[in-house]
Amino acid sequence: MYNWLNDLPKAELHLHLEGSLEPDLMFELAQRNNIQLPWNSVDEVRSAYNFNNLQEFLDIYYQGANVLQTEQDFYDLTMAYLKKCEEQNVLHVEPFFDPQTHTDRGIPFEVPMRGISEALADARDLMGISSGLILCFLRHLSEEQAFATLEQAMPFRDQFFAVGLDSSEMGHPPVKFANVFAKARSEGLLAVAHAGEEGPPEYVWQALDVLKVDRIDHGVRAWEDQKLVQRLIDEQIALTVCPLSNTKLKVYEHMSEHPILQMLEQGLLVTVNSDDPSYFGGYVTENYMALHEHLGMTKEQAEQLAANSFKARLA
Ligand SMILES: Nc1ncnc2[nH]cnc12
Ligand SMILES: [Zn+2]
Repeated sequence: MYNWLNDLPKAELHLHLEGSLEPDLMFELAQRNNIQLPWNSVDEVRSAYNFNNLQEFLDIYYQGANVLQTEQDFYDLTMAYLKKCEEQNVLHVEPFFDPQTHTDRGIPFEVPMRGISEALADARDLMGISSGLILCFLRHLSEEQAFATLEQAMPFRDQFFAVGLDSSEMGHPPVKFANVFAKARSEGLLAVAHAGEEGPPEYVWQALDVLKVDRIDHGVRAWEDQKLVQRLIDEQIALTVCPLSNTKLKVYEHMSEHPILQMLEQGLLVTVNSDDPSYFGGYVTENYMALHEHLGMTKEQAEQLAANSFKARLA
């Protein structure tokens, strides 16, 4: 089944480039840039990847991102992910990056922008992988800071097609970013937002009604609200679901509790994605494989999920 799933043509719509930083590359970049990491070995890093919730993961994820310093570092990070895509027959990607994670520690905005864009262009030319980049605002920071980020990004307007919203969800509802999303949309950008990962269904309603998003990232907690489920079905708004992430961050204690196949059967436009593959134990194929192993996903369901991933693309 693994090989069959791996060969299935797929698109990935929920992937944080900073979350694809494998421990090996983390150590290589730490050495290249003379940066002290709080871990002494690859094994030590891996054993730190035991999370009880989203915040525990984010604390480590932001520490890992400190090794990313130069345009070449961002190119290498992005290209390593794209090589994985090539291995797993992922033909289209819409990755996120978090500019504030880098600009707030003194890295000029153009450094990640240029390194990432160059890798995406090379993958398009050399591997035939199509893509569109999504610029995410960190929701634990202020809307004013998001506005400043959008302004810094505008000289690179042709290198990204949408804005997104990520980081700590609880206590940072979508409505906090109403104005900056309106501004982004007025510039012709599309919009997505993480909502209903740990946060309540209300945050999904807000992402739809206030931010006017074109797609919801995660959205699994929408399943608790049948009226919301019906709205998502009626409008065929896609959910970029990340099964291994949800179990690693204890949204569900075990994969056997994950509702993704029930959501699919009810008519929701759900897709399968890896979120932060180096931290959560697998890329796209491993996420599909987990659904087969723990939920009994059939080949027909896998084909439907893969078809959804192309139907839900925005770029
Ligand atoms: N799963 C996730 N949720 C929110 N913010 C993130 N940043 C990286 N991964 C994330
Ligand atoms: Zn995410």
